[in-house]
Amino acid sequence: MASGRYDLVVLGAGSAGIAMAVRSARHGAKVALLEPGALGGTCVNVGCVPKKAMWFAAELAEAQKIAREVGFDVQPGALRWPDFVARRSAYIDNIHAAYRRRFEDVGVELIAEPGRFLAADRIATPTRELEAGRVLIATGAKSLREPIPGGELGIDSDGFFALRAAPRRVAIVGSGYIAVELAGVLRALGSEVTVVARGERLLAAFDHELGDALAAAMARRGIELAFRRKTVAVEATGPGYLLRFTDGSSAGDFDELIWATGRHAVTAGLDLERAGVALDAKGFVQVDDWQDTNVANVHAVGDVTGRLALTPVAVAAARRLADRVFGGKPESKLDYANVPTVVFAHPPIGSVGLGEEAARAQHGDTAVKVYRSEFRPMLTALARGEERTRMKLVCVGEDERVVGLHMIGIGADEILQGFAVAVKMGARKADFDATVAIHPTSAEEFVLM
Ligand SMILES: Cc1cc2nc3c(=O)[nH]c(=O)nc-3n(C[C@H](O)[C@H](O)[C@H](O)COP(=O)(O)OP(=O)(O)OC[C@H]3O[C@@H](n4cnc5c(N)ncnc54)[C@H](O)[C@@H]3O)c2cc1C
Ligand SMILES: NC(=O)c1ccc[n+]([C@@H]2O[C@H](COP(=O)([O-])OP(=O)(O)OC[C@H]3O[C@@H](n4cnc5c(N)ncnc54)[C@H](O)[C@@H]3O)[C@@H](O)[C@H]2O)c1
Repeated sequence: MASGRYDLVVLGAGSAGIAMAVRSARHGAKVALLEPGALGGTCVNVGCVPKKAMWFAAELAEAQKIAREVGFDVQPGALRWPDFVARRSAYIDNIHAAYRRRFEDVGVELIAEPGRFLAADRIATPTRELEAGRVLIATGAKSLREPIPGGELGIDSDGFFALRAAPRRVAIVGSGYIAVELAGVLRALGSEVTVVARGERLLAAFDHELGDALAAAMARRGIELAFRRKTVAVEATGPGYLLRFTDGSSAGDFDELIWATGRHAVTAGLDLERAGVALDAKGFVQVDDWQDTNVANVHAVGDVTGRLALTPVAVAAARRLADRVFGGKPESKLDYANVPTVVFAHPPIGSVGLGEEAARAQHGDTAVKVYRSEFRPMLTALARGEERTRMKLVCVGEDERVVGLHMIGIGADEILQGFAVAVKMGARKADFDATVAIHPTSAEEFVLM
């Protein structure tokens, strides 16, 4: 059996693993990167990237209707789904090739095999044994399904990316990011969509006005929303599915079923107990603020840790860890506060900082002041559409520090990033007021409230 000694062995070449491997190699570390699957992990292959491609397709489907409404002589056409998937795949293939070039450039050794612990400083693959100065666990997460009768039926987001046509009628169970994003895409591309939520609102972890406004927008697009419906069983009914709920009701005639009910850490088969690495109550690898596990020189970053499951978070945390352990920056670590996020729903949502409810709970009612703006964006008005954009600033204290900034509406996905800089810098409402607007845009409303 081949062997080797490395300063760093990385388990998983997803967003976290690649960032850590490349940055560490740049600092001069000898790095082995283990990945049995496709380079780039979830984000590149079955997450952000193919999802954004499908979101663009859905946007274009909606844009065709708007174009017709405002006077273009066009007949909205259906997507040639297999052709579009071929383009999507070609885009992803280019990313894989770019990664391979980068590994060669910086000297990361890629081993296309899974790794498991023999000890805290020894990793085995099916063909090798590696000695490791440090180990990074970056094995990510997979979708979670309820252990209910029929829970194994249907597909998850991975299965969504294997589709080659819009299902005629689809049920999506869940109410978080993935549920609302896939619902929007499939509806725009022609499916009849029902979202089955066990709670009373969408995106419950966000400022509540966002989830409520999104529910109205989805309903306007013809998406059926079933709230307070906990699925207790699924039955295969010929070619379709029937869902049974706790309240005794049921819904059927779905020819596809998508589970979007959260994700669990990928730790099975890692033999973590051989290294003594501790998990938290939900099965995620426990890390401190420095991405250190309870075992010296074993670190974990990304979805496997159960912290904010976003690609830029995984990348930023991994780079800072590499700078700390190999780059001579002992204070380097990620500040998880005020991370901006976009939900690629239709319309999109952008959000950074605290929602109003969270701000009131944290700072007390009297300290919180909320500014709002609500309007019909110009293109929507031209097309005689009804949809309104909503924006919200959540401010705290006498000096009205902006602790939360939220938007649902056209352009939210691209507008948020710049404002996130302001929030991260601790901007006050007065700083927004002092900034001259860009007209005519939607974004200007943030400085005119
Ligand atoms: C449908 C969907 C859409 C998303 N959209 C967005 C978005 O728009 N924006 C955003 O910021 N985030 C998005 N995310 C979240 C984002 O994809 C994740 O946060 C990110 O991919 C996490 O990266 P990671 O490196 O922690 O894990 P992963 O990317 O999952 O990588 C883990 C890797 O480890 C490998 N592995 C597993 N076991 C072993 C082993 N024993 N040895 C070696 N390797 C192993 C796996 O094969 C995998 O490649 C989305 C997620 C999903 C599911
Ligand atoms: N645009 C983006 O950045 C983006 C997109 C997709 C995913 N992601 C990341 O991936 C993570 C995973 O996405 P997700 O949508 O799976 O998780 P999520 O945590 O956003 O949502 C899970 C949802 O499932 C619901 N749920 C859980 N168990 C259920 C059950 N038994 N029945 C019905 N509903 C149930 C929860 O109430 C919650 O609404 C996200 O938290 C996010 O960090 C990000």
